[in-house]
Amino acid sequence: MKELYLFGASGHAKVLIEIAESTNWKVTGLVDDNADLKSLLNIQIHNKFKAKDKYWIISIGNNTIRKKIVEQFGLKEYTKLIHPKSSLSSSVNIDIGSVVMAGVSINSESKIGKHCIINTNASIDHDCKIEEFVHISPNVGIAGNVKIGEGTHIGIGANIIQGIKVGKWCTIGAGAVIIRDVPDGATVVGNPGKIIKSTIGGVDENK
Ligand SMILES: CC(=O)SCCNC(=O)CCNC(=O)[C@H](O)C(C)(C)COP(=O)(O)OP(=O)(O)OC[C@H]1O[C@@H](n2cnc3c(N)ncnc32)[C@H](O)[C@@H]1OP(=O)(O)O
Repeated sequence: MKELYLFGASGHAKVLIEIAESTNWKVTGLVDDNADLKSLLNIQIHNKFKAKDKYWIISIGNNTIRKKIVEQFGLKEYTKLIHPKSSLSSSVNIDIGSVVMAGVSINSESKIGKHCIINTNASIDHDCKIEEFVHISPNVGIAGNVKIGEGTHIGIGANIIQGIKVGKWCTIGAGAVIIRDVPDGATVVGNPGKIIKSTIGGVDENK
């Protein structure tokens, strides 16, 4: 059994611990910078880690924070976690640091970048390209040939039709239906999806 370290003792980490336990991993290190946190699912939480510790996943749901931790800590040995009850085509590529939850389907030649979360029951069809630090929430439906830019969060139950390009660091609201390309930094809600705000370069243009 291989030893896995998780950074971030969140609800998301609980799901990852259970995926690890149902595969070939044992979570031997759980790290969080909140000194008040003591344990999660009976695993002790530490506030420090040793540089030699190997095989990490950043177990934080927020895409921006996950990216900051990867940049700050430079933990090099990442792995990926794939729930045994997910269905992935043999031509799918999942990069390091990414996690795939129960019930997920990913079809032919789709690519998932580094440090992504593909959450419970999401469906990603053929030839999609999901860039790094993306979170695809539970029950999202993504048709063929869709591109999702770095850091974007697709909200729970959203659907995206075929061939769409969603930009970087966008937020797609829960239940939205995306039928047109989405520019970088946009927040889109509703059916059909409409832009309600935009943050380009970290500035919310609506404020
Ligand atoms: C395992 C897990 O837990 S995974 C986590 C899954 N989480 C999600 O999917 C969360 C997705 N988040 C959302 O849908 C949020 O509502 C967001 C990000 C789209 C918007 O949040 P905020 O920026 O706080 O916007 P706010 O709540 O102020 O709403 C702004 C307007 O958009 C509307 N709106 C917000 N979300 C939605 C939505 N999903 N669909 C339709 N309209 C919406 C609001 O009604 C409001 O309209 P109004 O101005 O006419 O009153």
